[in-house]
Amino acid sequence: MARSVVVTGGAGFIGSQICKRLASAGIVPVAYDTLEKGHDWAVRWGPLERGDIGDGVRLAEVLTRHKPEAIIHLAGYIEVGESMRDPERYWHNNTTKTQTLIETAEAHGVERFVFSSTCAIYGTPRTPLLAETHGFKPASVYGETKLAVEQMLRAPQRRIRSLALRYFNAAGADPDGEVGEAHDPESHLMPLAIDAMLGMGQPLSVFGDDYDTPDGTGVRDFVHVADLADAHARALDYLADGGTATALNVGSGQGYSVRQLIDATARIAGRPVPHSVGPRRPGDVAKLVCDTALIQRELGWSPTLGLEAQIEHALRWRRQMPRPS
Ligand SMILES: NC(=O)c1ccc[n+]([C@@H]2O[C@H](COP(=O)([O-])OP(=O)(O)OC[C@H]3O[C@@H](n4cnc5c(N)ncnc54)[C@H](O)[C@@H]3O)[C@@H](O)[C@H]2O)c1
Ligand SMILES: O=c1ccn([C@@H]2O[C@H](COP(=O)(O)OP(=O)(O)O[C@H]3O[C@H](CO)[C@H](O)[C@H](O)[C@H]3O)[C@@H](O)[C@H]2O)c(=O)[nH]1
Repeated sequence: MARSVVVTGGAGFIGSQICKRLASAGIVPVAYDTLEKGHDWAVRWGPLERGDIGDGVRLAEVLTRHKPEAIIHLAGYIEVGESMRDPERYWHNNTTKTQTLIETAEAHGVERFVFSSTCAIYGTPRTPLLAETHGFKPASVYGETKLAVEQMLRAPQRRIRSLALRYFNAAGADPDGEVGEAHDPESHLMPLAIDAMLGMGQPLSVFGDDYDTPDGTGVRDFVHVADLADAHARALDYLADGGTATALNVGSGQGYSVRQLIDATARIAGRPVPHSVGPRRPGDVAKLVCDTALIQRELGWSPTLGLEAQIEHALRWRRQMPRPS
């Protein structure tokens, strides 16, 4: 039987890129997704199994049919701002339903589990770069829901072996232009800046310019979605080879401010990004930049595509991506 891996959230931005990466390694990626936020057109490299991670019966059916060697779990809600306005939805979808997924996976003998965690679990950094050993004090409900899942996975009774990948800000699009970010509504900085520049969206609102950063706007660490996908392929091998780390950061190690991103987008596209400064967004922190030493050591992973390639790929994608009419 062919090797297979279930990718929850496999019809989403990052999940679809992971499916492509797994297929290139000869693994059948089974996308398990409600399609509430994802798209059937993004499932191109393996079967789509429509279902909710909170539905144990449907999950059991899919695990019995495909007998995956591992699960990569991305399904969830992803917006920091929304999690502050509607915390219960986030706790339910991201944490409660993940418990069903983990228990069903264990009951079906799945041995390995890679979880999409986030640098949002650290809270306000006490050091310039965030290492895995930094303490946890999430500034948002979104971050809290992810931290709770990490703790669930590390509980002593767990049989499944897991690795949490704490992504910084996923950016860019498939370098071949086959899939990319298509959230509706979009909330992320890079696609919103590009849409504003293309005249396909509202002028960008900069969420605060009074942070304690060099230009006053928030600083983030952008990691190309194809590099991120590659980290997951390595994580599967790492777990299969007996790797013992339980959580690794995935970022570039470089911080860029909102203003720097606006300027870089305008420079690359040759057109200005219409924008204005608005209030801070609840749940945001000033600066999140990754210490990449541990993932380099454990997975031999380092980023290959920087900010310029991220903007170029995202720009090409947003010019031609399917949009609701
Ligand atoms: N985008 C980032 O910068 C970033 C950073 C850190 C962590 N993450 C995490 O990575 C994961 C994927 O993010 P993304 O940007 O690809 O988001 P996305 O919204 O594009 O993909 C998430 C997918 O999960 C599906 N989904 C949601 N709830 C589900 C459920 N209960 N059952 C089945 N499917 C469900 C959605 O339909 C969607 O296709 C998320 O867990 C997110 O928290 C993302
Ligand atoms: O219209 C906007 C959107 C964003 N920003 C700013 O741009 C930066 C990045 O914001 P995003 O919404 O693009 O990304 P977040 O850092 O809030 O969150 C993303 O990365 C996190 C990790 O940092 C998460 O895990 C989360 O899932 C993912 O959405 C922040 O300073 C934010 O305030 C704006 O100024 N205007």
